[in-house]
Amino acid sequence: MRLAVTGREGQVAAGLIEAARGRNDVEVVAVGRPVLDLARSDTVFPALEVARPDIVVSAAAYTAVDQAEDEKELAFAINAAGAGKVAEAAAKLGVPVIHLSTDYVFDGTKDGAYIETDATAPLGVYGASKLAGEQAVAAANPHHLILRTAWVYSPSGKNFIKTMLRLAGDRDEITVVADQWGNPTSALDIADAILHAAAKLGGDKNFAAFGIYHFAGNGETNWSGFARHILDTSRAFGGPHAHVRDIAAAQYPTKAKRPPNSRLSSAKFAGVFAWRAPEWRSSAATVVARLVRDRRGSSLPLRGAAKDLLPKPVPSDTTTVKDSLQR
Ligand SMILES: NC(=O)C1=CN([C@@H]2O[C@H](COP(=O)(O)OP(=O)(O)OC[C@H]3O[C@@H](n4cnc5c(N)ncnc54)[C@H](OP(=O)(O)O)[C@@H]3O)[C@@H](O)[C@H]2O)C=CC1
Ligand SMILES: Cc1cn([C@H]2C[C@H](O)[C@@H](COP(=O)(O)OP(=O)(O)O[C@H]3O[C@@H](C)C(=O)[C@@H](O)[C@H]3O)O2)c(=O)[nH]c1=O
Ligand SMILES: [Mg+2]
Repeated sequence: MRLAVTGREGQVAAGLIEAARGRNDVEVVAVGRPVLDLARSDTVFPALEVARPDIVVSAAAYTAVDQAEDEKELAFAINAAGAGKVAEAAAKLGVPVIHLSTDYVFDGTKDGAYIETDATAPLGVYGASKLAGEQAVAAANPHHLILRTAWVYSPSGKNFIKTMLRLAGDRDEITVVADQWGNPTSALDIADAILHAAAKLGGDKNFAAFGIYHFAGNGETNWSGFARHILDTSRAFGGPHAHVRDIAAAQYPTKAKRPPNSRLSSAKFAGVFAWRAPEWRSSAATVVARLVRDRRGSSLPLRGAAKDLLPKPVPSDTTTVKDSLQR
């Protein structure tokens, strides 16, 4: 099975490439700028056609949440029109599209975790452009999975974990908002879920459960709790640490408003695909440990206490650490 993923260096694209490495049943081809430029719609079909995919993964997006407030037209060109073009190209090629979307399509006023049928009401341009993208994808290709995920981090790219490690390198205290709740999600876990869902789509010609799904890290926290876990893990691995002080979002003014609660229920995905994300703390610890080790040089052994924070390896060499977490 061959997957073509849009965006070359994105967190999810890089996660897919890593997840497919060493597997002979799946190949991932990343297609990005300048060959495929979502802001230049005429580039999309030719770039995907030459990749000859069995499934298209639409992961590229304009993801700068605050900057989007000043670049509304560009954000919509990429996230709405561009996403629609990707889905349309997949339809022309006769293949399904797996499109990534976001928790920021919600306004965060719900008490519990959001389910797929809950009303959307984005607070900012980024969320609005992603919502328009969902609609464009659904209109262009009936064979779509729209995966809404959240708070994505990975060993590469820009993300909250890397920001916290950088800030902790030059400060003793970091103030972080404690009144926005969500589900931190590893791009590597998203990649595993996509490969699993893609195998099901590819293997079941009668698959009919196309539509919107939520898929995010298991468990919930707020940005401050996420920061604290990141820095405690970092310290355990000999990396930078800082004290995290809780603040309210009102004390951290940003151009774009963020939802106070964008927790996603991943129950529908678990039911249809028999697949759940690992607990967020364990996936986040894995990524923090990798980043800290990369900074210090990978030859350094892990310290005893730090080893206990990581998911336990399983004895069989044919089973991965992540497999052990699925059980
Ligand atoms: N990051 C997050 O916290 C979350 C992300 N999502 C969604 O998940 C998906 C993947 O996100 P993530 O991997 O974090 O994204 P990243 O921000 O890590 O990467 C974005 C990718 O999009 C590509 N891209 C941007 N503009 C264009 C363009 N005009 N043409 C072609 N490619 C372009 C970038 O290309 P280049 O490599 O050339 O820079 C990059 O590869 C996105 O759809 C995002 O909206 C959902 C929830 C949370
Ligand atoms: C850096 C920093 C951020 N914050 C706050 C600001 C904000 O409310 C929250 C998160 O900030 P960030 O800008 O890192 O995250 P943000 O860009 O809002 O992340 C979002 O990205 C898009 C692409 C998505 O789809 C979302 O799911 C979500 O992951 O943390 C602090 O309180 N202190 C800090 O030092
Ligand atoms: Mg950001």
